[in-house]
Amino acid sequence: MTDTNVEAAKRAAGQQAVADHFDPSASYVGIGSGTTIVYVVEAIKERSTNPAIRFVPTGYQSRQVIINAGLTPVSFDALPSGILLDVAFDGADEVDTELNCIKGGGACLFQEKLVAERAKKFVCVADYRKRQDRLLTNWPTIPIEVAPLAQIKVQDALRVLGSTDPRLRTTLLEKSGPLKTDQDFYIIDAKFPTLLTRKDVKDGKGKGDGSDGTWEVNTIAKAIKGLTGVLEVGIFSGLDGDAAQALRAESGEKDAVSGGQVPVAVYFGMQDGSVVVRTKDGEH
Ligand SMILES: O=C[C@H](O)[C@H](O)[C@H](O)COP(=O)(O)O
Repeated sequence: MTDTNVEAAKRAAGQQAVADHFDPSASYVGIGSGTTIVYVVEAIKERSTNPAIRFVPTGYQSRQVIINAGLTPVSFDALPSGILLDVAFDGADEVDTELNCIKGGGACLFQEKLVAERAKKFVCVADYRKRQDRLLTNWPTIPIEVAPLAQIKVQDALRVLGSTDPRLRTTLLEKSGPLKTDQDFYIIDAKFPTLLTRKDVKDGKGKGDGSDGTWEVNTIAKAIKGLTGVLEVGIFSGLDGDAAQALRAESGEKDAVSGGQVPVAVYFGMQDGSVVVRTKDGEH
């Protein structure tokens, strides 16, 4: 499989996700980070001539993609209180059958989570390599954004939780030192065994609380997020879904369907040119 096929798969997924979820009369649209989101913006650009739409970026690269497409960015912290985004699109590094995602492969996760939770609908777009039954199947590590001062302390705590090799991410030119996020924080990539879904725990495949060496997605996300020094963890799961739903209820949104960090749909571009759509009801 060549890179050209992977790029074609990303483009096909982006086109279909936008056709299904982008409304040209929207007011606010969230735009995530990475290489796949570029195709989402391309598809939006093909459809929208509405200059009133404001696009909310999730970091520096995302903002550049919006500007380069001739669209208008608005910063997350400039959004009026109580306003929800009509939809947020983003990429993912891996997705499980319960639609939990790993994100942060490109060092963006904190702003992505803010934007996803603020959207009525969060939609993910990815290629076939990201389509798995469980997290940490093909993607090797959980990206975690930490305060530089707490780096070593957090690495130690991750080892206690069972991570075999929590590594500080460096720049491509390793001699330049640690990679810095948009918040000027560090990223630790923590290796853990493949994560269980909620269903796996119900089916007795493991306790999922770390006591037998197995972790369920939401449980490990909560454990890592609870470490002092951690800004955010690159697991998008049901963790804050209740809070997000409460925010939507407060704003009187009737059509709110997102579970917060968990996408309502994930579009996977496949090797044969087709697109598989995964929702909580299965795949089609
Ligand atoms: O840090 C980066 C973001 O979470 C990306 O959305 C994720 O890594 C997927 O990126 P790509 O579309 O390049 O595979």
